[in-house]
Amino acid sequence: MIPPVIVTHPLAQIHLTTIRSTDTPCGQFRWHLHRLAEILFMEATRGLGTETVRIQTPLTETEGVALARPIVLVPILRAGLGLQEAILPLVPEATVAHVGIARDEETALPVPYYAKLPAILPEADVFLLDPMLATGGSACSAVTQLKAAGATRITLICVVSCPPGLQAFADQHPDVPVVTAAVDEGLNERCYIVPGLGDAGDRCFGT
Ligand SMILES: O=P(O)(O)OC[C@H]1O[C@H](OP(=O)(O)OP(=O)(O)O)[C@H](O)[C@@H]1O
Ligand SMILES: O=c1cc[nH]c(=O)[nH]1
Ligand SMILES: [Mg+2]
Repeated sequence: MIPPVIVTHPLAQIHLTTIRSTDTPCGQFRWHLHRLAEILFMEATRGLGTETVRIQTPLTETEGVALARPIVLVPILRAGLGLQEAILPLVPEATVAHVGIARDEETALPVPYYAKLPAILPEADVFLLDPMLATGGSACSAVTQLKAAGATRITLICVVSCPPGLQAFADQHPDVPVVTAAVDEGLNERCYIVPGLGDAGDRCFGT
């Protein structure tokens, strides 16, 4: 299994601590989740392909860099929207594709219910966004959909992961790197991450 990239930057860990706490209300949860998403995205894009471009400054001509490929952000609805809202301003020209997946509350199996994928997936750098990698079922299902639509360069960004989710994801998609702020202990009997942060969608959107 390719080990996940664990973002240990102190600011990332401080934001993570805040969103884990039950003392953090919805508005604050969202604000700190957004700051953490920015840091995770900076790490996930460290090796992003660029190309040299020539530009004219007010003083002279010089070389700069531009993206080599288009970027596609793919939030898994609904909790992934909490990451996308923060990341899109960093790459305002990115395309946003939506994948809707909800876990069945009884079985914890992923139930896909929506997908709107752009034609540029094959040539794009694709970032799949979801705060939680629990059993890994939702992320696996999303990546399977993205690959079927032609995506070849996919990175998963998740805030909290755990060993069973990482293992299941690596088993199905060993070519997809994972960037995360934490690898937690494991899952409880309802397949929630422990210690985790609870239901990310509910905490982010106040439901
Ligand atoms: O790794 P898994 O076991 O699949 O669990 C993780 C998934 O569960 C949560 O979504 P949820 O089904 O609660 O949907 P929501 O975002 O609409 O709340 C979370 O946002 C992930 O998508
Ligand atoms: O811990 C978990 C597991 C699945 N989904 C969540 O939002 N949290
Ligand atoms: Mg949820």
